[in-house]
Amino acid sequence: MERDGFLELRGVASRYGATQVLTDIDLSIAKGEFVALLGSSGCGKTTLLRLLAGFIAPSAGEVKVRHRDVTHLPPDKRGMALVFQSYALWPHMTVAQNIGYGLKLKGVPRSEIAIRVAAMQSLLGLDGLEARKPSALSGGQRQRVALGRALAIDPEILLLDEPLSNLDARIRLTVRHELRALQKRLGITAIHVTHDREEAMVMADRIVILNAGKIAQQGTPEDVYNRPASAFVAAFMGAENVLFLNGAPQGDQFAIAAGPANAACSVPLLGRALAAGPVEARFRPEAARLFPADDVAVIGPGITFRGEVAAVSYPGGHWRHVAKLGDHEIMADAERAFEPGTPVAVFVPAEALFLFSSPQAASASPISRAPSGKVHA
Ligand SMILES: Nc1ncnc2c1ncn2[C@@H]1O[C@H](COP(=O)(O)OP(=O)(O)OP(=O)(O)O)[C@@H](O)[C@H]1O
Repeated sequence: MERDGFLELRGVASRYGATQVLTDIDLSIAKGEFVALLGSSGCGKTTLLRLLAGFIAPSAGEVKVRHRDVTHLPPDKRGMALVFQSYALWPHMTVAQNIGYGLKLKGVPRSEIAIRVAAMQSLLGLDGLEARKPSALSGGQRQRVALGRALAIDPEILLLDEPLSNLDARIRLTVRHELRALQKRLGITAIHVTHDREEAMVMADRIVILNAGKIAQQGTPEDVYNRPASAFVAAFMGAENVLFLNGAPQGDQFAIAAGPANAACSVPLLGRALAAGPVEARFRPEAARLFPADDVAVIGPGITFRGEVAAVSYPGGHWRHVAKLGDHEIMADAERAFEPGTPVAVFVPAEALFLFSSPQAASASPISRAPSGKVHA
């Protein structure tokens, strides 16, 4: 795999009129890599994809493929194919005509189109459907026709704009794996826009998380899930429980001060740049362990909060509890149900406790207070 220099974006910015949509996008994508662009609605994912495809020009920066500047090349000269969320199939054309459409535009001879279309149909499991119109296909089949049309022109780079979002949940799971397997088999470079975290996690080699038009973090699925670089990324990756604590670095540890719901404790710093003072602490409900208040099992480093169950529900597989810790509510899962009102301890292991020094932490009301400004280790 060419590690870098295959598809490069340098200092890319984009705006619609006075609205800045993308700022300072630097990305280097290797040949054969599957990159997911992940972010919430309106963060600029589609704009970035359209810019790569050549449908819009950046207001600053450059796009290069194999060191060649393609920033101002038209879409059909970039060796890229785009698959839309809506599939954008021609309703009056058959499956075969839709798949062959791009080849026909390129002036490829009919006999060659027929061979290529047949190859795409069998690659995508569409044999026998060539004479059907899109209206006589299932959502999953339509999606595959759209993919076939994109792949038929033999692009070096496949751009996918939420192509699975119109599929029902079960088919989506299958198509995710089919698409990923196909991309690997063809060795094609893919950039996949999605707002679905799990989809990005299971499909991509690398996830690029966008927040308000900027790259918030990029890394392997494991990196962004287990080592979020900011409170935003932690929250976006499911660490929705938030508490504000006080503490200070001490050697290779971060000493957390005692507060109304927790005793003083220490967690490894793990190279994190944390300043003394308030920190935003985030963790996932499934990472926390709930115990009866008088029967806490502390397994390794971490923090234990004391509180009481406010509500319990069963989403499947485990019981989800809302626990009240002082003035704050968090969610924590357990294998058994604790009745509302039960005093409980919530243990969060150190590796699942994401800490950030942030302006919000400084202005929020902390659950953990150093009584005399002093931090207890
Ligand atoms: N043609 C346009 N003119 C003006 N503003 C636009 C235009 N297209 C998009 N925008 C704005 O640019 C921002 C980014 O839009 P974009 O479609 O890239 O977001 P997105 O992350 O793909 O969102 P979604 O997940 O909802 O599709 C949004 O605030 C949107 O309203």
